Amino acid sequence: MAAYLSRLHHIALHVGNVDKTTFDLLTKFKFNLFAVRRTRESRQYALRKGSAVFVVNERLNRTFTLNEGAAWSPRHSSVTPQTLNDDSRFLYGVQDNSCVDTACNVCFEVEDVESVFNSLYKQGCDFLVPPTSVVDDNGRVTYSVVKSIVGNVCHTLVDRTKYKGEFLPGFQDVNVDSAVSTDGESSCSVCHFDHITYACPRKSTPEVMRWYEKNFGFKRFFIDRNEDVNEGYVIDQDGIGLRLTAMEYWKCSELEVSLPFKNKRDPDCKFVVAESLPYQGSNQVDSFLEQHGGAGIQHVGLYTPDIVSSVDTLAEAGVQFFSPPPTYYTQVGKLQEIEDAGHDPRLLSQHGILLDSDVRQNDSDNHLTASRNKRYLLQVFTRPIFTEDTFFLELIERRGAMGFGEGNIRALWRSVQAYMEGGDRERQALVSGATTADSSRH
Ligand SMILES: O=C(O)C(=O)Cc1ccc(O)cc1
Ligand SMILES: [Fe+2]
Repeated sequence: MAAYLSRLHHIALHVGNVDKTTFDLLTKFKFNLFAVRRTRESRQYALRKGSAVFVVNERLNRTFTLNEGAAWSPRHSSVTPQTLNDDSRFLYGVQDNSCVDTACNVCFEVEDVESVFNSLYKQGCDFLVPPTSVVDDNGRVTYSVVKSIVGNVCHTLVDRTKYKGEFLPGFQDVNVDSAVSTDGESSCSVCHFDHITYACPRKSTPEVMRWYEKNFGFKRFFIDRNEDVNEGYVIDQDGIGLRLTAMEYWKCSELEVSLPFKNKRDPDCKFVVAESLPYQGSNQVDSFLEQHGGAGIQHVGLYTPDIVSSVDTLAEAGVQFFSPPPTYYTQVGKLQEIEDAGHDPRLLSQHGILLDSDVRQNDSDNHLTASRNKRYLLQVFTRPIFTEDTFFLELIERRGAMGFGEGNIRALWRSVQAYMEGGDRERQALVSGATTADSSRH
């Protein structure tokens, strides 16, 4: 039986320099630091924007993981934060052994960790941490960590129903009055995680889909109406060779649905699985796999209700975005499409924002009455945020369109390609003191 997930709780990043990543999320991406855990050897910072929470963990300079060599039986253990061995463990996750910075844990809230653990264990899932309780003055949280089938990705399953604190025991709240936040709160509004995209090796998609379907009850959804049920959404044209397959999770918590910004039609969690097609030259998926050292989270989409002002704020703060190909805004019909959607093409192109309309089946079938309907989405992609060209963020504003625009996916592919090809030159320029600040703008 599939485990019941209440909601996506946070995404954990494991990085070599927690201060640098936290500083970037704080000052450039306008996240707010709200909870901290510092021990002799580990540091964990929780930052949020709307309900999107990142926990940044410093990758420890060691080669063992939490339970390496320690055979554990599926029995309940109980600890207080003070009794944890500072040297070896992160709370609510495990040390990631990747040598590179990585986003590697998608933490879900569940109502009963024990029973989820029991059913997933019976289904053959690998657990890295058995159900474990952590207690402080605000109550008790129980969690367990299951290894996913995707590369280094794990899922922490956490039960907070008996906990009254702000975040999780072991973390200290950063006082609201002195909360470390930066200006731009109102002009960069991110509400929640929209989707998580995995980069995976060729032919691994069906297995990944089956794993999430069987264990968590995720359901396939079609990115495009012409998508083949077995093949996924394939773009194999003009030098692009990409296979995308998407799945979503619908069992919303009442809390999330009651949030004013959350569209009731939004699923709680969406995963996109990306793989490259054979006979590709260098491309964004394979380059991720190479630099990351295997499959993993390639990017996370952050939902914003106002992409133009959000991007404006982030660009001003120093976030670099991928530049769409110069022909994107001049391609036949694009100008009209943008204007029909009520946007200013100059403003969008200035910021590198992509717009894709969702033309309804009936509209496109009936050429006489064909007209653009009002459903569209806007997307913009940041450059990789770690040292390696791996993980990046996306801002997405949905105006009724629930999938991903084909035109936008093509544009993203081309802009990453151009970045990869010009990357060395650009990095060289950076080293020699030149600035690339303008290259992210048009
Ligand atoms: O368009 C999006 O936001 C996606 O998430 C789809 C996607 C996934 C992987 C790629 O390398 C390119 C596009
Ligand atoms: Fe995306």
